[in-house]
Amino acid sequence: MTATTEAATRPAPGEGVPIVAVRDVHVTYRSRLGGLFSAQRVHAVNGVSFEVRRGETLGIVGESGCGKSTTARVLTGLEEPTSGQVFFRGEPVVRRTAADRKRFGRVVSVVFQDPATALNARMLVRDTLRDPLDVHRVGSPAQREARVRELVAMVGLPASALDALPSQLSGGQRQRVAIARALALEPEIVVADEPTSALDVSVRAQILNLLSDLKNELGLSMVFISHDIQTVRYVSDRILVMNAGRIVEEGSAEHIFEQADDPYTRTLMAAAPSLLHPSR
Ligand SMILES: Nc1ncnc2c1ncn2[C@@H]1O[C@H](COP(=O)(O)OP(=O)(O)OP(=O)(O)O)[C@@H](O)[C@H]1O
Repeated sequence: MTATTEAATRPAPGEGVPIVAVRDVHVTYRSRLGGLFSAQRVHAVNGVSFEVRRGETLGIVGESGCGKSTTARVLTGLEEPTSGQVFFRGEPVVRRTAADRKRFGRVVSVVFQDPATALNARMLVRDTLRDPLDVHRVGSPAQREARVRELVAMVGLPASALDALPSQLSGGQRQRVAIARALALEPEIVVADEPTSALDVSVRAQILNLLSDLKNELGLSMVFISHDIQTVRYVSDRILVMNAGRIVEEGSAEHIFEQADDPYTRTLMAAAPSLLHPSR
């Protein structure tokens, strides 16, 4: 099949079989407030179901504490749901053993909020990018070195950055390294959890554009999580609005902004007046 015919038969973003489906997931924690022996439970995620489809950016938005990060951790396998299930291409994801988790970790990767804490301060960028390739024994040593160079170029950093420690880079450059690391194993889905919140306002748009460009170039799906509905609107094809552990609204970015039904969604939008009503 030629590249053109393949592109013609490939489903458009958001169409086709979901890559990952989350079904009726609940996560409860022992409350942090009641002390070590507290019997109080926090229902962080309360019956959440959604799908991530090929080539789309799915935005998850809601106020702090609504369960966004917990949902992301379930999606990436960092957290097991208390009940409910995650499916990969229709098959239940089993993550009982380290090998299961390693296999699923190649499919879904994650970019965290703060690259200063997400990157190992004592590792050179070269070693940070090489680490997942070594762990998964990808190619020969020469191929791994070539991949590391390719990754650093993909995120717009010079080759000289390979010999830097995180502390020698700016916040934006560090987040580029974290993105490169997330792409190292050619994942199908990148989960970006508040990826610009810890950055200077001046570099936020650059990082958002980089993520969107890479998603399009590599044919990835992205789950973009933020408390900021303007940022979510900027990058997302489809948006889930979360409140108190539940999804209260779901739809295209246009639908959410033009015909939101849920009062909570309207409240979130009212807190973003400059984008909604630029003339005000
Ligand atoms: N490990 C934990 N132990 C106890 N409670 C937790 C734990 N992790 C999260 N929670 C609680 O679960 C709820 C949801 O937290 P979560 O971090 O998923 O929300 P969030 O929307 O991502 O918020 P933020 O943007 O502030 O991280 C909150 O009430 C939080 O305090």
